[in-house]
Amino acid sequence: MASERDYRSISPWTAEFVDPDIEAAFRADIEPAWARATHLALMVAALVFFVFTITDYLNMGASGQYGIVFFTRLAVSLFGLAAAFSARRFAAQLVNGMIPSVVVFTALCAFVLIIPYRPFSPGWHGMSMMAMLLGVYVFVPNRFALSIGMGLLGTAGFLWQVLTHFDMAANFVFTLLLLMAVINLLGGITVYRFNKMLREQFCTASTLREANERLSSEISARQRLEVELREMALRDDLTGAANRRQFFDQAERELVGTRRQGQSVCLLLLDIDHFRQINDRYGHVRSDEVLRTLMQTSRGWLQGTEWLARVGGEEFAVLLPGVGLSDALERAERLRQLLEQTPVNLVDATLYFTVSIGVAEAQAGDSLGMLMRRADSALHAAKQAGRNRVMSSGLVTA
Ligand SMILES: Nc1nc2c(ncn2[C@@H]2O[C@H](COP(=O)(O)OP(=O)(O)OP(=O)(O)O)[C@@H](O)[C@H]2O)c(=O)[nH]1
Repeated sequence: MASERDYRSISPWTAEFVDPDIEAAFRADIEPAWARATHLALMVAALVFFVFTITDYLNMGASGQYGIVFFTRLAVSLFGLAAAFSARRFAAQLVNGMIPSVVVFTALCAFVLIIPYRPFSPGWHGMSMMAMLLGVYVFVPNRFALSIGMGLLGTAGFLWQVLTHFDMAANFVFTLLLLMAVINLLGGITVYRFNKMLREQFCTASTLREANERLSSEISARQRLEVELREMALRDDLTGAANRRQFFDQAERELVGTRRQGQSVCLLLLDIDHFRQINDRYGHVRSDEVLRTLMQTSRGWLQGTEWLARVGGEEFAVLLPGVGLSDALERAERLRQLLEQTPVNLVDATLYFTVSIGVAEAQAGDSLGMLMRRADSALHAAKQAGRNRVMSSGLVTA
């Protein structure tokens, strides 16, 4: 993407962008509106050019010469109409000035060539030529160099024709020359200013657009960062499990929602047995692998939308919505067995660990805190009973 300084580089000679890429971007930008406007302009021009067959007829009558003039005008008008209808299809040739220039050039040639056949005075021809020059500057509006080139070429052709076919006094020739020069000058200045203004507007719009794009990409980056930060605030770094904060936030809502639907809810509190000894033996850092292994293994055991949270150093919790106590005990037992059989692979050793699990079923009116307390006392009971087992109030399964 070009910088703001490049955008400002408009050639003083052509009133176009010095950088060809920016000029191309500008033309692409104006293309749709340009195609619509040129379609209309070329149609109007073709009809206007043809309408003058009426004045030709009134002045020439149905002569052979009129026939030449009529068919020349007809051919140019049809060509103009064809160009008008192809304008949208060939939009690129339209904005680079090719299509309007060819049409205008054809009309100018035809106009200059039929001068000898039209029985008007040089002054009358001069007026018509002024109208033609207006057309040049109106119909090739986005390329200053093309407009001025066409205008000067047409003027030269016109002067050559009138000087060849008419005998004019020097003062009349001088006046005609001056008029042609003035109209070319005015047309040229208008097109130059118009071209420059269009490109300056494009600069402003592009600068604004880029600033907007920068702003929206900054906003999206911030939003992404916010999401990441929120996630980080709710996740446990070590295991990737939900952390205590998220557990209390979400489990409370799930508990209320499930109970409102009249379904049972159970809570599992799971604690690694003798983790202090594991730490003492393998070191804190290597023992972290036990926590990760626990998380990975439990992931495969979770069902549906269930999720596991790390609620303490070596303590995890799972809420089981829609699950009654006996099913919860069965599932907890399955998890205990799974973890017991899962090796923890360290670089230089493999170890096994066990967990104790306390299970509690939510009673009517239970808050999450109350449910946690009951699960915790079941867990405590499991530890007291020798660890590596699942317990609920008064129930032991292993
Ligand atoms: N490696 C590691 N250890 C942790 C982490 N968080 C807590 N611990 C350790 O977990 C151990 C918990 O010890 P205790 O509460 O005495 O429990 P325990 O040794 O597992 O014994 P029981 O729970 O009674 O079976 C302590 O040694 C803590 O340092 C952790 O993130 N990583």
